[in-house]
Amino acid sequence: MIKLAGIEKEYRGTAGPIRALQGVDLGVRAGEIYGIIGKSGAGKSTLIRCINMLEKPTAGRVTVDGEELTTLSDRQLREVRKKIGMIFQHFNLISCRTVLENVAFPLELAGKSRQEIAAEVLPLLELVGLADRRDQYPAQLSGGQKQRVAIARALANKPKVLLCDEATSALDPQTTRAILELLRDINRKLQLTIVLITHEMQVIKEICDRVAVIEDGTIIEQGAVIDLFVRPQTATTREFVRTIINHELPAILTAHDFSPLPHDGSSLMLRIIFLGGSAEEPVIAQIIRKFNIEVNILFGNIDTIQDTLFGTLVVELAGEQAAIKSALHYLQTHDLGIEVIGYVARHHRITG
Ligand SMILES: Nc1ncnc2c1ncn2[C@@H]1O[C@H](COP(=O)(O)OP(=O)(O)OP(=O)(O)O)[C@@H](O)[C@H]1O
Repeated sequence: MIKLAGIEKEYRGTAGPIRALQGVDLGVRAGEIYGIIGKSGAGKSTLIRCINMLEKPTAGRVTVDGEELTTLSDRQLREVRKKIGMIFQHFNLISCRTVLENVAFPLELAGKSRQEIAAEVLPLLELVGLADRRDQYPAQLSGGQKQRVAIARALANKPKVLLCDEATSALDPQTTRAILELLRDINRKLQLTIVLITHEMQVIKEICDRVAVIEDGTIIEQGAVIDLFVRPQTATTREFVRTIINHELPAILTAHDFSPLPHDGSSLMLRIIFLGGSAEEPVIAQIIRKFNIEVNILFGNIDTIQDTLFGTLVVELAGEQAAIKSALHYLQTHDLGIEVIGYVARHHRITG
């Protein structure tokens, strides 16, 4: 649905050019919710604004729904932009217009009749749960309600794509959750493709199907949300994941000297990542029974990412070296993420 190829964006700064985007390639599939996460100044706003050409890339191609926007005239762009709705952190409502009039605004610009507008706006207000507020003004609404109006307005032209520029950053956690649920709901009901930018991993975790991590104007990692949580590849991604799921070992565990190889009487520290169905398999009980080893659970964490169960366990396997090796092999043949932390000498045994 959306393809960005070789996107470069350079701003003219007072101290020289600023390369806000450097060779960004990105593909968003129809009907998915795609998140772009990055720290402040990473280039998120610039990137999302390149998708509807509010910001014109210095180089590269932007294609949306088969149309290459980078080749269009300003007039053609205005037309195409109707198919790309956008919402913002600060809602950008028109304060002297009621809820209904705000949502009607794009339809008025499109030259629709009063009857057509009434017929289209009311279902939109129903969709976002604001039918009873139609005659109120933005100043009379909460932040969450204002964002609902902005969403209804963004949907007025029946777009295929909705761009969300930090849409929940000004909202409290509970309202954030409600707005994210609404976005998920309209994504499913209307088969709307959604691209959002955020600096909060919680937003990615709650509703995104896939995610890209941006740093210094470059995409440093991208993939399915679940993969990013389970196997973050870069320090920045690990930092984002850590705000939600603690992958780090508690300090008491890292105080030990770990060896990559077994030695006499050493025990083995492992991190096991359970995902989906594998979280329900009693593998720990199985390895104790099968290999006659001791398993000490040192650290555990369980969560869900959208509907997928996701757990981390740090365990220590103790016993005969051959039995530990067999147990490790057994775990590695299951559908689990296994990370060998290292072997620790018996007199240093974590739980001994
Ligand atoms: N209009 C502009 N003129 C000059 N430099 C700009 C302009 N807009 C953005 N920049 C610079 O480009 C870089 C990327 O900015 P951008 O706003 O895209 O990042 P961001 O990830 O959205 O940050 P934030 O989360 O703080 O909004 C920054 O160094 C910023 O200072």
